[in-house]
Amino acid sequence: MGVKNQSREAEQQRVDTVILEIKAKEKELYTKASGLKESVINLRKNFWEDVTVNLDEPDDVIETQASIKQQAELLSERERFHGKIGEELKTLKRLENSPYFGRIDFLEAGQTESEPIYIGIASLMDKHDENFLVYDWRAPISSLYYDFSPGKAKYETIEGTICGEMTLKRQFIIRNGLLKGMFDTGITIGDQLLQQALGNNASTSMKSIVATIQREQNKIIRDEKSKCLIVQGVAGSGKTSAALQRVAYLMYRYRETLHAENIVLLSPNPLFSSYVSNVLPELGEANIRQITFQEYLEAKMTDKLVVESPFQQMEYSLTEENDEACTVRRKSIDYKSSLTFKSDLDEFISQLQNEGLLFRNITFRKQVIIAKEEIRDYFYSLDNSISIPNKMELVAKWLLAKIRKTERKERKKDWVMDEIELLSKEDFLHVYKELQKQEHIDDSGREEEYLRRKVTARAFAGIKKRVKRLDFVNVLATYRAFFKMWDPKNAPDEWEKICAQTAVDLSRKYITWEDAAPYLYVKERLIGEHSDRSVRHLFIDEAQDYTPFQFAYIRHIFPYASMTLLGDVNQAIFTHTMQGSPLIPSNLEEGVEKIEKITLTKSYRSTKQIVEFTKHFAPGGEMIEPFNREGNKPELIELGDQAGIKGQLNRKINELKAAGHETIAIITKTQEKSDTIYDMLKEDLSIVQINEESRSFQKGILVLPVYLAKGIEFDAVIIPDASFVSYHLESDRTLFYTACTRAMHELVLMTDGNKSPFIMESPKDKYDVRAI
Ligand SMILES: Nc1ncnc2c1ncn2[C@@H]1O[C@H](COP(=O)(O)OP(=O)(O)OP(=O)(O)O)[C@@H](O)[C@H]1O
Repeated sequence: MGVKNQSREAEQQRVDTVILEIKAKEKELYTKASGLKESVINLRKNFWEDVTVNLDEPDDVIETQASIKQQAELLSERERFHGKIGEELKTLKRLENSPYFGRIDFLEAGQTESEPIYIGIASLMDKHDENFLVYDWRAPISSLYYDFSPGKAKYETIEGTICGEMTLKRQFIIRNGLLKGMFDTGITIGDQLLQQALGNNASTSMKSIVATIQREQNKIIRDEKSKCLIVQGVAGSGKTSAALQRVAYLMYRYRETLHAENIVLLSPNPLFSSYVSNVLPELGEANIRQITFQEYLEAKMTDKLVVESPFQQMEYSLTEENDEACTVRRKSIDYKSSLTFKSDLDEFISQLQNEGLLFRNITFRKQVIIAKEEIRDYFYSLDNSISIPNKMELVAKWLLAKIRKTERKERKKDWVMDEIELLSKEDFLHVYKELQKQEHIDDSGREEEYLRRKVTARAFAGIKKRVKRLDFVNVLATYRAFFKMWDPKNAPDEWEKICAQTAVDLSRKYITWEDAAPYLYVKERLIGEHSDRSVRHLFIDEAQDYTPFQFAYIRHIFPYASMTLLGDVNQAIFTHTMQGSPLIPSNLEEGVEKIEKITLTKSYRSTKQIVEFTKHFAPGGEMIEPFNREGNKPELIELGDQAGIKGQLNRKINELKAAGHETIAIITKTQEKSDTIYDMLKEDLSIVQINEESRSFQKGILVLPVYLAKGIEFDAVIIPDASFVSYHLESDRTLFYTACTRAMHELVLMTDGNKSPFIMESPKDKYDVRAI
């Protein structure tokens, strides 16, 4: 038997031993859990039996309360403990299938024997709880595995740096307790293992990458020092993967203080949210709050406003390229995306301290009871040194007092009697009981008085609630006034046209995407908003698609959160992001200490051939390095005209399917084009169309616009409109690049006689041409 086989056998034996240990632990936990379950059930059943209830004297009441509290605490403690055992069991189940994926032998300086360290998704101790059978991948010592190859190595602990020598680095593939593969690795973490991981078919949900995290990704994952970590990474470089493992790492590192609910991930679309939602549970961690920026803003728009989605904005600018309204809209988008707009708004808001704020009438039964002018005058009579939101609180107090006065007057009116007659039986019964308590049962005058009070209080409840919510401030009209009356310092070209366009939208309560964050910003500056202090860490994926204004707004609402921003300037697809480098708006850097920037240049998703083709039309593409995974060259199918496209699509899809590709995406520039393709193919193929509302997808043939494919990947990608007409403007470049880089194994481009100029930026030997 060779040395290799010997050690393989020894490793399998160790796997077996560890699994036996896991099973023993599981058994122990099952016994504990079933005892606990019974005790929880009994406690629930007999809750009241064990509580001494005596309400005779005040002291007895206090004692009873204490007894109930004690019983409830006991129950919840047991329930919590039961839940914890459930979690531990889940982790053990995962370990039972694959207890670890790596081993390093480390000889610590000053020691004589090297110690083997096995690394897996969670820690496991031996039965005496003395030695680690498996180390969690996030433990300090595990960083050796990701950061070093055999030779001198070191890692950081709270006590300081530990130096030594790594004498062995080994990787395992263990499935269902069987050692399927074992590699001793050199310079980087097992090219072989990574090759295998990347060569698989695309999945409909993202997978964790803990077994093959690369050194540069590990830096992102384990960064603890920076308040703001900015990652610029080329398409497929593992930004999203690193971000999710980073979440798991931070939750492990700060287990006592940082919980899933303190972390928010802003994702580019709902499809992406569900695509990545398996990673953390796979790592044994609870899922964090994942929300799109649009969903976040919509939740804050309490007024009945309709908000345009970023994709509607995108579709608009992609499909109406040449008309005048669109040109004005683009200028409007540019301005409203900028910090110049924010400083103009700030000036406008500070002027509102003196004049110009607009209010709403307060009406009751269709009568104005407090006129907006009266509210305005009261507001402006308040001391000018008080901030606008604080003044609003004072106005609300003043209004509530006035409303209560009106309420008292209203009680005597005839409409109240009419309403009393309409009261339900239950209402009467309730009043009767209340009066009984007050021992005024025979007093019919008191009864009417009580009923009148009740009816008016009910009628005024809504108004009071709205006043407390500061609804009397007309934020929409005030925001509109900026475009009607204000003369901003930095007004862009076509300002009047922009104003007219904005006024039309706002008057129909429609908030365009470019107005959404500015509108909420103004709203919060006027009526105040408690910043979201519960969020301690904010992750923003596809950060390049946020405008400088939106970033400033995010900083405003999460002033205390640390941030991790991940993006790729080459994939900046929104109209506003076409200008300059959008990933890191300079304002974000102001006032934020400890900024760290990391650049990822290696692309893991696509085959070498696809990366070699796409890098030529990515701005700054020379820095993109492919991972060494071989595949076919991208194929360019040149159709004489668009007539043959249906047949070619059918043929190509069948060919790709026959080659074993399970997820084949037809990625178009616009939703409009995606509709056309879907209609064309739906009779012949089982094809699924993805749109803005899609929340998940299954393997198969999909058709979708590029902006919905962000962050996602497919086995094969077909771009059916790779022609000049679709992609020729400079602003199309990033869209085209994003579409092409969704492919893992195969990329097919179809064009009419006139292909996109971006294709021609790639040398001819980087793709195969097939003329039809
Ligand atoms: N270290 C790694 N080990 C295994 N797979 C990896 C690793 N890094 C990246 N990948 C794989 O590469 C693909 C791309 O990763 P990911 O989606 O995180 O990249 P990205 O930079 O966010 O891409 P994009 O910006 O193009 O959306 C995924 O399939 C991911 O699993």
